[in-house]
Amino acid sequence: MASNFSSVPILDWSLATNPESKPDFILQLRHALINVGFLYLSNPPVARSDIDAVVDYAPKLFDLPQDAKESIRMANSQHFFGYSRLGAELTKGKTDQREQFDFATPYDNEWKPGDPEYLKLWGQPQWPSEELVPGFKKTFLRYLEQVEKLSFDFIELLAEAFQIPISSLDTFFNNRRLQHRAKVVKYPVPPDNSSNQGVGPHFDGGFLTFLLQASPHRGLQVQNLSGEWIDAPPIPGTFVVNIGKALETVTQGLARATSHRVLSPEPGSTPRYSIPFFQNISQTVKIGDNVLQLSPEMLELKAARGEVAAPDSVNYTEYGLLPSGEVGLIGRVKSHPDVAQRHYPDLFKQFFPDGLPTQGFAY
Ligand SMILES: O=C(O)CCC(=O)C(=O)O
Ligand SMILES: [Fe+2]
Repeated sequence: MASNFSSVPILDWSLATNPESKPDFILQLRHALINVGFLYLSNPPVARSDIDAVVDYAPKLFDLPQDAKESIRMANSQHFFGYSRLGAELTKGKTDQREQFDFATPYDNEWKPGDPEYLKLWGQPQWPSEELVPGFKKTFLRYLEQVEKLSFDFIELLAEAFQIPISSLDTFFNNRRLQHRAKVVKYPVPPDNSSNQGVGPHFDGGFLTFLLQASPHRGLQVQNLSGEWIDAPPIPGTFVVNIGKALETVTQGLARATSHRVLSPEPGSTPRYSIPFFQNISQTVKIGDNVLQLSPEMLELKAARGEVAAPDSVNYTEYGLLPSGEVGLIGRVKSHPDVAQRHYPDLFKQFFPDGLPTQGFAY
Protein backbone atom coordinates (compact mmCIF):
# COMPACT_ATOMS: atom_id res chain seq x y z
CA MET A 1 0.00 0.00 0.00
CA ALA A 2 2.34 2.64 -1.25
CA SER A 3 -0.31 5.33 -1.26
CA ASN A 4 -2.89 4.61 1.42
CA PHE A 5 -5.14 7.55 2.32
CA SER A 6 -6.57 8.86 5.56
CA SER A 7 -8.82 11.57 4.14
CA VAL A 8 -10.61 12.33 0.88
CA PRO A 9 -8.88 14.98 -1.28
CA ILE A 10 -10.59 18.26 -2.22
CA LEU A 11 -10.26 19.40 -5.84
CA ASP A 12 -11.20 22.92 -6.89
CA TRP A 13 -13.19 22.98 -10.14
CA SER A 14 -12.14 26.56 -10.80
CA LEU A 15 -8.59 25.27 -11.41
CA ALA A 16 -9.94 23.16 -14.28
CA THR A 17 -11.56 26.11 -16.00
CA ASN A 18 -8.41 28.25 -16.15
CA PRO A 19 -5.81 27.15 -18.76
CA GLU A 20 -2.95 28.14 -16.46
CA SER A 21 -4.09 26.04 -13.53
CA LYS A 22 -5.67 23.17 -15.47
CA PRO A 23 -2.48 21.01 -15.58
CA ASP A 24 -2.38 21.17 -11.79
CA PHE A 25 -6.01 20.07 -11.60
CA ILE A 26 -5.29 17.17 -13.97
CA LEU A 27 -2.42 15.97 -11.76
CA GLN A 28 -4.56 16.12 -8.64
CA LEU A 29 -7.36 14.36 -10.46
CA ARG A 30 -5.10 11.56 -11.65
CA HIS A 31 -3.92 10.96 -8.10
CA ALA A 32 -7.46 10.99 -6.67
CA LEU A 33 -8.84 8.64 -9.33
CA ILE A 34 -6.04 6.12 -9.06
CA ASN A 35 -5.25 6.10 -5.37
CA VAL A 36 -8.44 7.12 -3.61
CA GLY A 37 -11.46 6.68 -5.86
CA PHE A 38 -13.26 9.48 -4.03
CA LEU A 39 -12.88 13.26 -4.06
CA TYR A 40 -14.65 16.44 -3.07
CA LEU A 41 -15.26 18.94 -5.84
CA SER A 42 -15.40 22.53 -4.66
CA ASN A 43 -16.77 25.41 -6.74
CA PRO A 44 -18.76 23.05 -9.00
CA PRO A 45 -20.46 24.55 -12.07
CA VAL A 46 -23.97 24.14 -10.70
CA ALA A 47 -25.94 27.24 -9.69
CA ARG A 48 -25.73 27.73 -5.94
CA SER A 49 -29.37 28.81 -5.91
CA ASP A 50 -30.42 25.46 -7.41
CA ILE A 51 -28.27 23.50 -4.96
CA ASP A 52 -29.79 25.44 -2.06
CA ALA A 53 -33.28 24.91 -3.45
CA VAL A 54 -32.96 21.11 -3.78
CA VAL A 55 -31.43 20.93 -0.29
CA ASP A 56 -34.48 22.87 1.00
CA TYR A 57 -36.89 20.55 -0.79
CA ALA A 58 -35.36 17.33 0.56
CA PRO A 59 -37.05 17.23 4.01
CA LYS A 60 -40.31 18.53 2.51
CA LEU A 61 -40.60 15.46 0.29
CA PHE A 62 -40.37 13.15 3.28
CA ASP A 63 -42.74 15.29 5.36
CA LEU A 64 -45.55 14.64 2.85
CA PRO A 65 -48.43 12.54 4.19
CA GLN A 66 -47.61 8.84 3.95
CA ASP A 67 -50.42 8.21 1.44
CA ALA A 68 -49.07 10.92 -0.88
CA LYS A 69 -45.66 9.26 -0.78
CA GLU A 70 -47.11 5.82 -1.34
CA SER A 71 -49.15 7.03 -4.30
CA ILE A 72 -45.82 7.20 -6.15
CA ARG A 73 -44.28 4.12 -4.59
CA MET A 74 -41.61 2.30 -6.50
CA ALA A 75 -43.70 -0.83 -6.91
CA ASN A 76 -45.83 1.16 -9.42
CA SER A 77 -42.88 1.54 -11.73
CA GLN A 78 -41.17 -0.99 -13.96
CA HIS A 79 -38.33 1.57 -14.10
CA PHE A 80 -37.73 1.30 -10.34
CA PHE A 81 -38.52 5.00 -9.89
CA GLY A 82 -40.53 6.44 -7.03
CA TYR A 83 -40.79 6.22 -3.28
CA SER A 84 -39.28 3.47 -1.09
CA ARG A 85 -40.38 3.50 2.50
CA LEU A 86 -38.00 2.95 5.40
CA GLY A 87 -36.56 -0.55 5.46
CA ALA A 88 -37.54 -1.30 1.86
CA GLU A 89 -34.07 -1.84 0.51
CA LEU A 90 -31.37 -4.43 0.98
CA THR A 91 -27.59 -4.12 0.75
CA LYS A 92 -25.58 -7.30 1.15
CA GLY A 93 -28.80 -9.01 2.21
CA LYS A 94 -29.34 -6.63 5.15
CA THR A 95 -31.98 -3.93 5.50
CA ASP A 96 -30.91 -0.32 4.95
CA GLN A 97 -32.28 2.26 7.36
CA ARG A 98 -33.25 4.85 4.79
CA GLU A 99 -36.25 6.24 3.02
CA GLN A 100 -35.89 7.52 -0.52
CA PHE A 101 -37.28 8.81 -3.77
CA ASP A 102 -35.68 7.62 -7.00
CA PHE A 103 -35.96 10.18 -9.79
CA ALA A 104 -34.06 10.57 -13.07
CA THR A 105 -33.32 12.74 -16.05
CA PRO A 106 -36.19 12.68 -18.61
CA TYR A 107 -36.40 9.70 -20.95
CA ASP A 108 -39.27 8.06 -22.86
CA ASN A 109 -39.25 4.31 -22.56
CA GLU A 110 -38.37 2.57 -25.83
CA TRP A 111 -38.91 -1.09 -24.99
CA LYS A 112 -41.01 -3.08 -27.47
CA PRO A 113 -41.89 -6.77 -27.57
CA GLY A 114 -38.87 -8.84 -28.54
CA ASP A 115 -36.41 -6.34 -27.03
CA PRO A 116 -34.26 -7.40 -24.09
CA GLU A 117 -36.04 -6.88 -20.80
CA TYR A 118 -33.43 -4.48 -19.46
CA LEU A 119 -34.63 -1.85 -21.96
CA LYS A 120 -37.69 -1.49 -19.73
CA LEU A 121 -35.50 0.07 -17.10
CA TRP A 122 -35.40 3.58 -18.53
CA GLY A 123 -38.53 5.69 -18.70
CA GLN A 124 -40.29 8.59 -17.03
CA PRO A 125 -39.92 8.93 -13.25
CA GLN A 126 -42.86 9.36 -10.90
CA TRP A 127 -43.03 12.89 -9.44
CA PRO A 128 -44.92 14.11 -6.38
CA SER A 129 -47.92 16.27 -7.27
CA GLU A 130 -47.26 19.91 -8.04
CA GLU A 131 -49.88 21.04 -5.49
CA LEU A 132 -48.08 19.24 -2.68
CA VAL A 133 -44.53 20.32 -3.52
CA PRO A 134 -44.85 23.36 -5.78
CA GLY A 135 -41.88 23.90 -8.08
CA PHE A 136 -40.01 20.77 -7.06
CA LYS A 137 -40.05 18.94 -10.38
CA LYS A 138 -38.94 21.95 -12.38
CA THR A 139 -36.18 22.85 -9.92
CA PHE A 140 -34.92 19.30 -9.60
CA LEU A 141 -34.81 18.82 -13.38
CA ARG A 142 -32.88 22.08 -13.76
CA TYR A 143 -30.46 20.85 -11.12
CA LEU A 144 -30.07 17.46 -12.83
CA GLU A 145 -29.40 19.07 -16.19
CA GLN A 146 -26.45 20.93 -14.72
CA VAL A 147 -25.07 17.92 -12.90
CA GLU A 148 -25.39 15.86 -16.09
CA LYS A 149 -23.36 18.45 -17.99
CA LEU A 150 -20.79 18.42 -15.19
CA SER A 151 -20.60 14.62 -15.41
CA PHE A 152 -19.69 14.75 -19.10
CA ASP A 153 -17.20 17.59 -18.59
CA PHE A 154 -15.65 15.58 -15.79
CA ILE A 155 -15.24 12.54 -18.04
CA GLU A 156 -13.33 14.71 -20.50
CA LEU A 157 -10.93 15.69 -17.75
CA LEU A 158 -10.60 12.07 -16.73
CA ALA A 159 -9.65 11.18 -20.32
CA GLU A 160 -7.01 13.91 -20.17
CA ALA A 161 -5.73 12.66 -16.81
CA PHE A 162 -5.37 9.13 -18.19
CA GLN A 163 -3.99 10.34 -21.55
CA ILE A 164 -6.66 8.65 -23.63
CA PRO A 165 -8.57 10.25 -26.52
CA ILE A 166 -12.01 11.38 -25.43
CA SER A 167 -13.43 9.73 -28.58
CA SER A 168 -12.50 6.35 -27.10
CA LEU A 169 -15.35 6.88 -24.64
CA ASP A 170 -17.99 7.64 -27.30
CA THR A 171 -19.39 4.09 -27.34
CA PHE A 172 -20.46 4.49 -23.73
CA PHE A 173 -22.40 7.68 -24.22
CA ASN A 174 -24.68 7.00 -27.21
CA ASN A 175 -24.48 10.65 -28.31
CA ARG A 176 -25.48 11.55 -24.78
CA ARG A 177 -28.93 10.03 -25.18
CA LEU A 178 -28.94 8.38 -21.79
CA GLN A 179 -30.93 8.37 -18.59
CA HIS A 180 -29.20 9.11 -15.30
CA ARG A 181 -30.76 8.21 -11.98
CA ALA A 182 -30.80 10.54 -8.97
CA LYS A 183 -32.23 10.03 -5.53
CA VAL A 184 -33.31 12.08 -2.57
CA VAL A 185 -32.51 10.09 0.56
CA LYS A 186 -33.38 10.44 4.24
CA TYR A 187 -31.48 8.58 6.94
CA PRO A 188 -33.55 8.78 10.13
CA VAL A 189 -32.19 8.39 13.64
CA PRO A 190 -32.76 4.69 14.29
CA PRO A 191 -34.75 3.59 17.34
CA ASP A 192 -32.71 2.32 20.30
CA ASN A 193 -30.87 -0.96 19.76
CA SER A 194 -31.66 -1.20 16.07
CA SER A 195 -29.20 -1.40 13.20
CA ASN A 196 -27.29 1.73 12.25
CA GLN A 197 -26.82 0.58 8.64
CA GLY A 198 -27.95 3.66 6.72
CA VAL A 199 -26.72 1.92 3.65
CA GLY A 200 -24.40 -1.05 3.84
CA PRO A 201 -20.97 -1.31 2.18
CA HIS A 202 -21.31 -1.18 -1.59
CA PHE A 203 -19.83 0.02 -4.85
CA ASP A 204 -21.81 2.23 -7.18
CA GLY A 205 -22.53 0.71 -10.54
CA GLY A 206 -22.12 3.11 -13.44
CA PHE A 207 -19.45 5.66 -14.31
CA LEU A 208 -19.37 8.62 -11.90
CA THR A 209 -21.51 9.50 -8.89
CA PHE A 210 -22.02 13.14 -7.85
CA LEU A 211 -23.27 13.22 -4.29
CA LEU A 212 -24.73 16.29 -2.63
CA GLN A 213 -24.66 15.88 1.14
CA ALA A 214 -27.80 17.80 1.97
CA SER A 215 -27.48 18.18 5.75
CA PRO A 216 -24.50 18.74 8.06
CA HIS A 217 -24.34 15.17 9.40
CA ARG A 218 -21.39 12.88 9.31
CA GLY A 219 -22.14 9.29 8.36
CA LEU A 220 -20.67 8.75 4.90
CA GLN A 221 -17.53 6.62 5.09
CA VAL A 222 -15.15 5.23 2.47
CA GLN A 223 -12.83 2.29 2.76
CA ASN A 224 -9.15 3.03 2.24
CA LEU A 225 -6.53 0.74 0.72
CA SER A 226 -5.88 -1.10 3.97
CA GLY A 227 -9.62 -1.59 4.56
CA GLU A 228 -10.10 1.05 7.29
CA TRP A 229 -13.27 3.15 7.18
CA ILE A 230 -12.51 6.85 6.69
CA ASP A 231 -15.05 9.64 7.29
CA ALA A 232 -16.17 11.80 4.38
CA PRO A 233 -18.06 14.52 6.29
CA PRO A 234 -20.13 17.12 4.42
CA ILE A 235 -18.14 20.13 3.21
CA PRO A 236 -20.46 23.00 2.30
CA GLY A 237 -20.38 23.99 -1.36
CA THR A 238 -18.90 20.70 -2.58
CA PHE A 239 -19.99 17.54 -4.31
CA VAL A 240 -18.51 14.19 -3.39
CA VAL A 241 -17.49 12.44 -6.60
CA ASN A 242 -16.82 8.73 -6.78
CA ILE A 243 -16.22 6.04 -9.34
CA GLY A 244 -18.60 3.26 -10.22
CA LYS A 245 -17.74 -0.33 -11.11
CA ALA A 246 -18.34 0.19 -14.83
CA LEU A 247 -15.76 2.96 -15.04
CA GLU A 248 -13.32 0.95 -12.97
CA THR A 249 -13.65 -2.02 -15.31
CA VAL A 250 -13.37 0.08 -18.46
CA THR A 251 -10.16 1.69 -17.22
CA GLN A 252 -8.59 -1.65 -16.23
CA GLY A 253 -8.90 -0.63 -12.61
CA LEU A 254 -6.92 2.59 -13.06
CA ALA A 255 -9.91 4.57 -11.80
CA ARG A 256 -10.76 2.96 -8.49
CA ALA A 257 -14.31 2.14 -7.45
CA THR A 258 -14.16 2.66 -3.72
CA SER A 259 -16.28 0.78 -1.24
CA HIS A 260 -18.45 3.11 0.85
CA ARG A 261 -21.33 3.07 3.34
CA VAL A 262 -23.47 5.38 5.44
CA LEU A 263 -23.95 5.07 9.20
CA SER A 264 -27.25 6.32 10.59
CA PRO A 265 -27.30 9.57 12.60
CA GLU A 266 -26.43 9.18 16.28
CA PRO A 267 -29.21 8.84 18.88
CA GLY A 268 -30.52 12.26 19.86
CA SER A 269 -29.52 13.75 16.49
CA THR A 270 -31.77 14.63 13.52
CA PRO A 271 -32.22 12.92 10.12
CA ARG A 272 -29.46 13.09 7.54
CA TYR A 273 -30.32 13.90 3.91
CA SER A 274 -28.36 13.29 0.73
CA ILE A 275 -28.90 13.58 -3.02
CA PRO A 276 -26.77 11.29 -5.21
CA PHE A 277 -26.69 11.52 -9.02
CA PHE A 278 -25.50 8.40 -10.87
CA GLN A 279 -23.98 8.92 -14.31
CA ASN A 280 -25.16 6.13 -16.56
CA ILE A 281 -23.83 4.64 -19.77
CA SER A 282 -25.45 3.09 -22.82
CA GLN A 283 -27.56 0.08 -21.85
CA THR A 284 -26.40 -2.09 -24.74
CA VAL A 285 -22.65 -1.65 -24.32
CA LYS A 286 -20.74 -4.65 -23.00
CA ILE A 287 -18.05 -3.36 -20.71
CA GLY A 288 -15.76 -6.35 -21.25
CA ASP A 289 -15.65 -5.73 -25.00
CA ASN A 290 -14.75 -2.08 -24.61
CA VAL A 291 -11.91 -1.95 -22.13
CA LEU A 292 -9.66 1.06 -22.89
CA GLN A 293 -6.05 0.93 -24.01
CA LEU A 294 -3.80 2.60 -21.47
CA SER A 295 -0.15 3.53 -21.72
CA PRO A 296 2.48 1.56 -19.76
CA GLU A 297 3.17 4.73 -17.73
CA MET A 298 -0.45 4.83 -16.58
CA LEU A 299 -0.51 1.15 -15.73
CA GLU A 300 2.65 1.66 -13.68
CA LEU A 301 0.84 4.27 -11.62
CA LYS A 302 -1.78 1.68 -10.89
CA ALA A 303 0.82 -0.92 -9.95
CA ALA A 304 2.43 1.62 -7.59
CA ARG A 305 -0.78 1.57 -5.56
CA GLY A 306 0.44 -1.77 -4.22
CA GLU A 307 -1.62 -4.47 -2.55
CA VAL A 308 -5.14 -3.46 -1.61
CA ALA A 309 -7.09 -5.11 1.21
CA ALA A 310 -10.30 -6.93 0.25
CA PRO A 311 -13.18 -4.45 0.66
CA ASP A 312 -16.35 -5.25 2.62
CA SER A 313 -18.52 -4.61 -0.42
CA VAL A 314 -19.88 -7.22 -2.78
CA ASN A 315 -18.39 -7.23 -6.25
CA TYR A 316 -20.14 -6.73 -9.58
CA THR A 317 -18.68 -9.79 -11.29
CA GLU A 318 -21.24 -9.68 -14.09
CA TYR A 319 -19.76 -6.60 -15.72
CA GLY A 320 -17.43 -8.23 -18.19
CA LEU A 321 -20.00 -10.50 -19.73
CA LEU A 322 -23.35 -8.77 -19.94
CA PRO A 323 -24.74 -5.60 -21.51
CA SER A 324 -24.50 -2.82 -18.95
CA GLY A 325 -28.31 -2.47 -18.88
CA GLU A 326 -28.64 -6.06 -17.78
CA VAL A 327 -26.11 -5.57 -14.99
CA GLY A 328 -28.11 -2.53 -13.91
CA LEU A 329 -31.37 -4.47 -13.93
CA ILE A 330 -29.91 -7.31 -11.85
CA GLY A 331 -28.68 -4.77 -9.31
CA ARG A 332 -32.15 -3.24 -9.07
CA VAL A 333 -33.79 -6.65 -8.72
CA LYS A 334 -31.49 -7.57 -5.83
CA SER A 335 -32.06 -4.24 -4.05
CA HIS A 336 -35.84 -4.06 -4.59
CA PRO A 337 -37.23 -7.60 -4.75
CA ASP A 338 -40.83 -6.44 -4.24
CA VAL A 339 -40.66 -4.30 -7.38
CA ALA A 340 -38.97 -7.13 -9.27
CA GLN A 341 -41.64 -9.62 -8.23
CA ARG A 342 -44.28 -7.43 -9.80
CA HIS A 343 -42.55 -6.34 -12.99
CA TYR A 344 -39.81 -8.92 -13.67
CA PRO A 345 -41.24 -12.21 -12.35
CA ASP A 346 -38.71 -14.46 -14.12
CA LEU A 347 -35.70 -12.57 -12.82
CA PHE A 348 -37.32 -12.43 -9.41
CA LYS A 349 -37.59 -16.24 -9.31
CA GLN A 350 -33.99 -16.56 -10.42
CA PHE A 351 -32.61 -14.37 -7.62
CA PHE A 352 -35.20 -15.11 -4.92
CA PRO A 353 -36.16 -18.77 -5.47
CA ASP A 354 -37.64 -18.91 -1.94
CA GLY A 355 -39.87 -15.89 -2.49
CA LEU A 356 -39.69 -12.44 -0.93
CA PRO A 357 -37.16 -12.10 1.90
CA THR A 358 -38.82 -11.66 5.30
CA GLN A 359 -37.32 -8.21 5.72
CA GLY A 360 -36.29 -5.46 3.39
CA PHE A 361 -39.21 -5.25 1.00
CA ALA A 362 -41.79 -2.56 0.75
CA TYR A 363 -45.12 -3.73 -0.57
O1 LIG B 1 -26.20 9.05 1.14
C1 LIG B 1 -24.99 9.06 0.89
O2 LIG B 1 -24.24 9.89 1.37
C2 LIG B 1 -24.41 8.02 -0.03
C3 LIG B 1 -25.45 7.17 -0.69
C4 LIG B 1 -24.86 6.11 -1.56
O3 LIG B 1 -23.72 5.76 -1.47
C5 LIG B 1 -25.71 5.50 -2.60
O4 LIG B 1 -26.94 5.67 -2.53
O5 LIG B 1 -25.14 4.84 -3.49
FE1 LIG C 1 -23.10 4.66 -3.20
